[in-house]
Amino acid sequence: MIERLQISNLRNLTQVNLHTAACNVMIGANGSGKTSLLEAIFLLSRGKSFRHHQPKRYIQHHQHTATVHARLSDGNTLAIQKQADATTLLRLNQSTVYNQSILTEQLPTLLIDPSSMDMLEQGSASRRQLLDWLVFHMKQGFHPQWLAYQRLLKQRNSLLKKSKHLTHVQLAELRSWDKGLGNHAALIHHYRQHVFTKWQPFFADSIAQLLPSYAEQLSLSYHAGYDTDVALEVQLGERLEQDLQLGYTRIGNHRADIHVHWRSNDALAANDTMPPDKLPAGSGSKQVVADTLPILKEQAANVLSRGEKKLLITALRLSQLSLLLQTDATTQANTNENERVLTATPVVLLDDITAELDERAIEILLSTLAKLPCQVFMSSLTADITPMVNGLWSNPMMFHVKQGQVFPF
Ligand SMILES: Nc1ncnc2c1ncn2[C@@H]1O[C@H](COP(=O)(O)OP(=O)(O)OP(=O)(O)O)[C@@H](O)[C@H]1O
Repeated sequence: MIERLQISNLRNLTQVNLHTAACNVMIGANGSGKTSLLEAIFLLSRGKSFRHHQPKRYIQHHQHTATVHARLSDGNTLAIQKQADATTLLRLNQSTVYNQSILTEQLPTLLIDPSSMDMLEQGSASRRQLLDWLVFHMKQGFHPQWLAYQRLLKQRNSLLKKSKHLTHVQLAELRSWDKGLGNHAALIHHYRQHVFTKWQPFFADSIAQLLPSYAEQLSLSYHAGYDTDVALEVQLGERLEQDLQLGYTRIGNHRADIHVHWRSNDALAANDTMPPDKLPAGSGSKQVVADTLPILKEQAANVLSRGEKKLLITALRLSQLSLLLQTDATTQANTNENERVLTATPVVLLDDITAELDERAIEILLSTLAKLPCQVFMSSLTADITPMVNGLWSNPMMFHVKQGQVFPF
């Protein structure tokens, strides 16, 4: 848990120095710096911002570096300094470290950002990251495999991009990379699938709480990014010509995805909710259709309303946290699945939830978080949320954020 947080020159936060508690509420007007404060914690944990990839966007104007420093309750200190050219300096207990994953492990950070609709609707990258966050924190062996896979993939893609016809030497090199990719792929898929299977019931629980009318109707599926019945190495060899034409590697773990599906409860229910223009052609009266209509299946994003999508995104994140925290440490230690035992307290960042979720959803979310051994930082435009927070946490800290300065409330 973060006990003390220091931020320098990150957006409008010139110098911030805070003592923090298990629950921290940042209250302030638009543009006061609330999200920047959450961004700082995320940056320390993940080495990147959730808003912009380029450091020059979040380093304070006219400054060369942005720094975030935290002292944790276990005595460890973590620091990150970002320069405008993206050079990163990382420190753990005054020693320089060269791997962001060391800080990530010390400070697991989960952003619950209901407005991030792109997670459901755009490319697969953010959904893959969602799954990989969980896999990273649950499987010790995942990250090294993933790094090695990324390295080989980068080499392969740069060769594919360079030339449409390979020399014998290049072909031999590519074959050896494909072998390596195949070995890493099998393990990465194994870790992802194992974690995914554990995640599903937690997701179902969160849906039952946050979107009860969709309980039993929403489900997750995992796609490996390639046909896992055949070794990736073999498939890469078979489709080399196509990859050469494309100039990149089309299949593999880097194309993995998770989908959220919606299905009708039964044909009759589906019939009742379907507008007439969506009924199958020639279906005649509703009764006739009820007998013949198949169970409907769709991507959830095509069915849910905007507000429901926010609840779904919240359920995805919350269920990950519940799984991570409720996985019994002894079970983990006793299994042979290369499990990582979570030693640090996860930090949950809630950005402007009062603007995004209705009161019932906020209450479910906060009461679930208050029962979990995690630390919470949340931002809000108004102090309306304070009675609920005071009822759920003992001694929460309220801060007033004003023009980049943070004061105890
Ligand atoms: N690189 C930068 N240097 C200095 N200030 C910046 C930089 N980038 C953004 N800002 C300013 O930082 C301020 C804080 O923004 P932030 O998004 O943290 O506010 P917020 O309190 O979360 O607002 P809202 O409630 O509207 O979401 C904004 O006024 C913005 O103009």
